[in-house]
Amino acid sequence: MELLDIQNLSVSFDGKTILSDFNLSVVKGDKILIKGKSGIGKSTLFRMIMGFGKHHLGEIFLDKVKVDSDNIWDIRKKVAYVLQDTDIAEGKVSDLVDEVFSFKANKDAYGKEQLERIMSDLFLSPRILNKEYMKLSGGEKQRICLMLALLSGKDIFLLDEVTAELDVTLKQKVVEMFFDNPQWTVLSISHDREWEDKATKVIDFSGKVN
Ligand SMILES: Nc1ncnc2c1ncn2[C@@H]1O[C@H](COP(=O)(O)OP(=O)(O)OP(=O)(O)O)[C@@H](O)[C@H]1O
Repeated sequence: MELLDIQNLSVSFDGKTILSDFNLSVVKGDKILIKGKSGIGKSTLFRMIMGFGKHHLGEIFLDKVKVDSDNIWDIRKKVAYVLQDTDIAEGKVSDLVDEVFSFKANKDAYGKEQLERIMSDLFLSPRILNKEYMKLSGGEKQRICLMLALLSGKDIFLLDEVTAELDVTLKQKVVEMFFDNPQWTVLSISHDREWEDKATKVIDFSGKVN
């Protein structure tokens, strides 16, 4: 059954066509790499799925529900969207973690165990929880954003260049963390070959016909 269905999506900015009659069907559990040269429209696709675009043609369905301004908050609750721009929050890292847990029905010890496991997998020291998020390095912020997405309890992930700032070992680790769970549906925009090696489907925007 299709989880995400994009039908004839067209997007133009200032008279320039970015996406033209773009179609995509995503089934639950798919692991998709989206690649293609800079400025071709990869991030625009994600913004449209998350309902940030106003002037587009075509339709996007998530879980059979058409994405539109009336239900966009329900859509955003289902999808974990992680960006390369990580300057997303103020406060201590622990405050951000508490915020994620506050949205979850299940706040028991499993949450804490899961947090410890994810932090260790991402080579994050427990000390980082007491640090101010905005004072972290680019790679640390990136890993915290990934950790928050992994803790969110969501099972659909849109990942936009999330491994660009990480070393090769961490790139491989992150790909495994997102791609090895058969229940998760993951769309990842990246230039890193680690995603391509494990993806079930590769969409090359450079090869698309406009
Ligand atoms: N809101 C907007 N208004 C005008 N132009 C926009 C807007 N959003 C995106 N664009 C333009 O659309 C094009 C596609 O941008 P997009 O961010 O989707 O590219 P990309 O393929 O993700 O590139 P990169 O790999 O560099 O991140 C770019 O030329 C960009 O300047």
